[in-house]
Amino acid sequence: MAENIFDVVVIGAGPVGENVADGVVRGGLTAAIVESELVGGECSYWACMPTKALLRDAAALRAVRALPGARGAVTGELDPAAVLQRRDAFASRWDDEGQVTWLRGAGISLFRGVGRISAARTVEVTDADGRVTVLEARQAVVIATGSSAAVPPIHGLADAAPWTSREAAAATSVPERLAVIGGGVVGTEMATAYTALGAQVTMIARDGLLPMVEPFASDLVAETLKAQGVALHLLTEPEKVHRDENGAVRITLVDGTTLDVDEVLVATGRKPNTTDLGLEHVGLAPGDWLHVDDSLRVVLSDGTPADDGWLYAAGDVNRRAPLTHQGKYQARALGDTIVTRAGGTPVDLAPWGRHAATADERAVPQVIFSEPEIAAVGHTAASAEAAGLRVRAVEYDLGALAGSSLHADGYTGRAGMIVDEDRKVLVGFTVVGPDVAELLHAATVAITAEVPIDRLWHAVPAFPTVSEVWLRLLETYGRNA
Ligand SMILES: Cc1cc2nc3c(=O)[nH]c(=O)nc-3n(C[C@H](O)[C@H](O)[C@H](O)COP(=O)(O)OP(=O)(O)OC[C@H]3O[C@@H](n4cnc5c(N)ncnc54)[C@H](O)[C@@H]3O)c2cc1C
Ligand SMILES: NC(=O)c1ccc[n+]([C@@H]2O[C@H](COP(=O)([O-])OP(=O)(O)OC[C@H]3O[C@@H](n4cnc5c(N)ncnc54)[C@H](O)[C@@H]3O)[C@@H](O)[C@H]2O)c1
Repeated sequence: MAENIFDVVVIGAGPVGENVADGVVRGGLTAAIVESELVGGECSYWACMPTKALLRDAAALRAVRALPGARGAVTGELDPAAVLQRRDAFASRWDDEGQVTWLRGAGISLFRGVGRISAARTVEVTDADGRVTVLEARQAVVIATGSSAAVPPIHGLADAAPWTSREAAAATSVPERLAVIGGGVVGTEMATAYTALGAQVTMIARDGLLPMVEPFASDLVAETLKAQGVALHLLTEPEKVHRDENGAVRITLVDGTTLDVDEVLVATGRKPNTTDLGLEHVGLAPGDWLHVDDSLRVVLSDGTPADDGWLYAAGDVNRRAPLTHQGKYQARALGDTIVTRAGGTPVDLAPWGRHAATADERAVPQVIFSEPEIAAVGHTAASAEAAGLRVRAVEYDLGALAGSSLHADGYTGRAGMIVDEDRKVLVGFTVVGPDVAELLHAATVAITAEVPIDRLWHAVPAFPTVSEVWLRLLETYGRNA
């Protein structure tokens, strides 16, 4: 057993853990990071990067086919083998050498193995050969262990060797018939990708397609998936699943419908990677999501800090906003918090303060790379109402803009904004349509800066761009409203 003492020990080298460690080292502290699989985490190898690579070629092809002069220049069909090959490159061929080099350059010490809390400020790392290294943290231990696909207890499902998002992201061939259980972001993006790659896709979405976005956005994506030949089974769920000796899978839905497919992808949400982390040593239950206070310090169910406050959690594992960019935002705040507290200075946790991850509650941007894309930030009309805000929602037809009709023939899309009527500021924005992802940041800035609606009239969108939708939304809202 070797002993190592650092200011900070981070468990999990995904995008969030890497950024916390980098932040504290930049602030003059020492940091160790523990990783049991690949440095870079889920996002780099089995989530954001490879899945977006699976979607990109089809999106480019559709964009060209929407223009009569360009259409004729594209003579063939999508080449799935080439798409999978390019995907391999975007997953760094599941080799983390590049990220390990980055860690080294950043002055962070890497320990490979499974990290477990064994006592206060102490992490034991067990490597693949069973060797144990003990790490001690003078200032803080940070849990950034992320999440994994949750497989629901559907009869026969676990025995049918289903795909999770990992297998869908890293597949080496395209199944002829693919069933997707779950109509959330993973299910919708992977149904879009695999349809374009040539699979016959069936979706089973218990709570409808993309239930968390504005209905005008999810409806357009559902219509498009249907038009592309995806069979949608909404508001129902599987009762049982069986894979036979020839490898074929039969899914029986609760309404008695049977579906015969070659592979089944489970995309029904995530569970926290906290089962084997030694949480029992700090009074927490293994397998639970971690609750944190405003400084991302792990708290017990009564809201008091776990142990004497040396334990923090960031990223997917605290469930605040399980997205890479939002986890990295938490990581920047947390790195700064740990450095500031180590220096004996108070932290600024006021809303929008330097150390507060306020955007987690007010302005989480997300792009869903469906066909067409959905980009959203802040509240939907439904979530604003549930939060007790007095809001007004307005919508506008994106296809009616000069910019969008120039962008593609037959451009179909819609945008909506949610205005807090008491404060007269934007609290939500959603847009659906081809290539709308890059429209999102303007809305994120408007919401975080709490720009008064009156001032937004002075933010003039260039003509002829799709951003002109901002002006049309304001006109629909009314200048004297
Ligand atoms: C299919 C899919 C697509 C996605 N696409 C997007 C997208 O386009 N954009 C976006 O913003 N988000 C996307 N997400 C979400 C994104 O992947 C996560 O929010 C992000 O990876 C979270 O980062 P993290 O560092 O918290 O956790 P992770 O990336 O999960 O990293 C955690 C790391 O901790 C390690 N670890 C776990 N337990 C231990 C232990 N005991 N000891 C040592 N190491 C341990 C793991 O091996 C892993 O490397 C997607 C998710 C999925 C599933
Ligand atoms: N582009 C992106 O930003 C991106 C892409 C992929 C994933 N992610 C993130 O990854 C996380 C996980 O995504 P996800 O899609 O797995 O989870 P999710 O929670 O978004 O969706 C899961 C869906 O499965 C449905 N479901 C649950 N149990 C079911 C059952 N038994 N039968 C049928 N349907 C069932 C639920 O109704 C829900 O709509 C999310 O936080 C998401 O934001 C982000």
